Amino acid sequence: MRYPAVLELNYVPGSFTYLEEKNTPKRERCILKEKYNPEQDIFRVHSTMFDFTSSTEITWAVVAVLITFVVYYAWSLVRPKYVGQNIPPFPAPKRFLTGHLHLWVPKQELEVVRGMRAAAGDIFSLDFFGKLMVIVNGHENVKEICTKHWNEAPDRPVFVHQHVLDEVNCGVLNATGENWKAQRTATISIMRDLGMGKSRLAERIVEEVEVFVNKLKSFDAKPVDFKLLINISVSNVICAMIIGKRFDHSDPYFLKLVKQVDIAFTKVPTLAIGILVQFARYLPFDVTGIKMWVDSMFTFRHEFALPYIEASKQNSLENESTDCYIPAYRQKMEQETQKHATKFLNEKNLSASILHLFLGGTETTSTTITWCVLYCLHHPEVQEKAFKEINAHVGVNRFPTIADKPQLCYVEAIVRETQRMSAVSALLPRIASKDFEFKGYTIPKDTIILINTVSCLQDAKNWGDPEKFRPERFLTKEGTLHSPEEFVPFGMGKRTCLAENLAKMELFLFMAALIQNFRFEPENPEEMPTMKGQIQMVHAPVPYKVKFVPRSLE
Ligand code: HEM
Repeated sequence: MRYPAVLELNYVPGSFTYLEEKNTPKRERCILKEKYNPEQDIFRVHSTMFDFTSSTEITWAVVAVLITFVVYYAWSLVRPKYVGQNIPPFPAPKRFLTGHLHLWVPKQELEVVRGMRAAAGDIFSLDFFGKLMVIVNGHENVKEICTKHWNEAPDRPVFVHQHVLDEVNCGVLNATGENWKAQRTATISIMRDLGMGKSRLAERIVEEVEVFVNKLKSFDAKPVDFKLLINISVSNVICAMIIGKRFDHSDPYFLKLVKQVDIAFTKVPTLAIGILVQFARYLPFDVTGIKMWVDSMFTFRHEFALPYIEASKQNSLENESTDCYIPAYRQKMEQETQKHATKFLNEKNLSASILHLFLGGTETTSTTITWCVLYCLHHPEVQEKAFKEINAHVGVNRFPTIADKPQLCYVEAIVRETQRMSAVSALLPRIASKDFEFKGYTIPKDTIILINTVSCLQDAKNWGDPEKFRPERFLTKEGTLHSPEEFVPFGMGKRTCLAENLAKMELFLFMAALIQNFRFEPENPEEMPTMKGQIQMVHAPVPYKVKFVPRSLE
């Protein structure tokens, strides 16, 4: 039973101690509202009394306790755990609960980071719903976090899709600890055996380049957005590596697959949402794009990775050639079993790694090529100089090969300058595995760390005129190639790109063939496409059209 009542108590100001109760014993009272009357020095208490024998009241009491626990638990999840610690400074005041989310979404992350760095210095903090993110800028700091502090922040944080797809600690990109070591060692070893960085794989790339160039010729110099075409071509290079076959450019199955990988990149929610605001996946109507993003990866797994693993399993390993990733990985699984070693190599990791090789190997490469054509479009003199170099050393009657690379230094310098300017993999995420000290600050365990490679690739103190597209900066006086230490498009430390050699080969072969075969011209010379980028999973140019005018017509 409940007895509404008003109690009058004497009250000592400042102490909140009730001296006297006129009506009921204190233990039966639940205070709802209190008001102090200074004139009478009386504290009026509106209270409710419970009869604790009533089952309804017991239910309510239990509900109240449960609600208290839920609220406390929710608060403990979002409450800033860094308070009182010597963390790097905030660049701006944070808002209640959402922290700095309003500064990050939906603006351009790279510009936001640049502005914040100017306000708060090279190492600064951001708060998202009470969770801490520290952004590290400047070559020396980046180098230190990737090498000296490797043990304290070795892994990438868990993205929302890994929970949904049940892929936490799976596949070479997302694995952690010993599992990551096993996946990385196996994948590098297989790729080496397949000829990564060597002529065998280079020949397959040249075959793909040839198909791509002929496809572009078929447009008869009409303006074209070639992003999908280049995606198909570089996806075919990865397919050759993973399943040992390529697909026709018009194959509907393959087109769907390429589209899924494209969605996985272009529809990616901002890093902050993907990592820090994981509850966003429960919001209705897919407001953040997370559901579409996760769906694309699910489709890829079920329509490509799993069926090809199943198909490979139909063959016994003795009969199957291991000249592609899936059977070669299965063979390593078998070796682990025979050695009774810890079973890190398994089908779940294999399926995830297939997706990661596609994710890591397609959009990064194709986006760099779209940037490179865009820069050349804005700099016709660079195109001409490169064409002359190719004409002098290779001619126009055969495609450039990897053996021509030492003679085509200017072409390679264009590729490097593109990678420097475009910073395709701009922000590299890590998570602190323990509390550690970094440059006089405390980085608490579980802090998300964003490594800003743009700050290495484009700092004026390292490059002088970083905003200028100037391939010559990668050439010595003698015309040979050199790379400053700050040139880190593939990352730094133990977690760097595991296919750097393959990527370099692809970029060189595609660009050399494009410059050899075409002059790039704008759709409308009065209105050149913007060189501003947009950050998705990678930093990509805004879609644009270009005319590929065959040099053979000149
Ligand atoms: C222009 C092309 C490419 C660029 C700019 C690029 C850049 C990068 C960067 C910056 C990282 C992360 C480093 C870090 O977190 O510290 C990375 C990791 C990775 N890349 Fe690449 N990459 C390219 C091509 C490729 C290709 C062709 C493949 C596969 C065939 C690939 C597969 C991977 C994988 C699997 C990882 C994760 C490695 C690990 O966590 O151990 N990438 N890449």
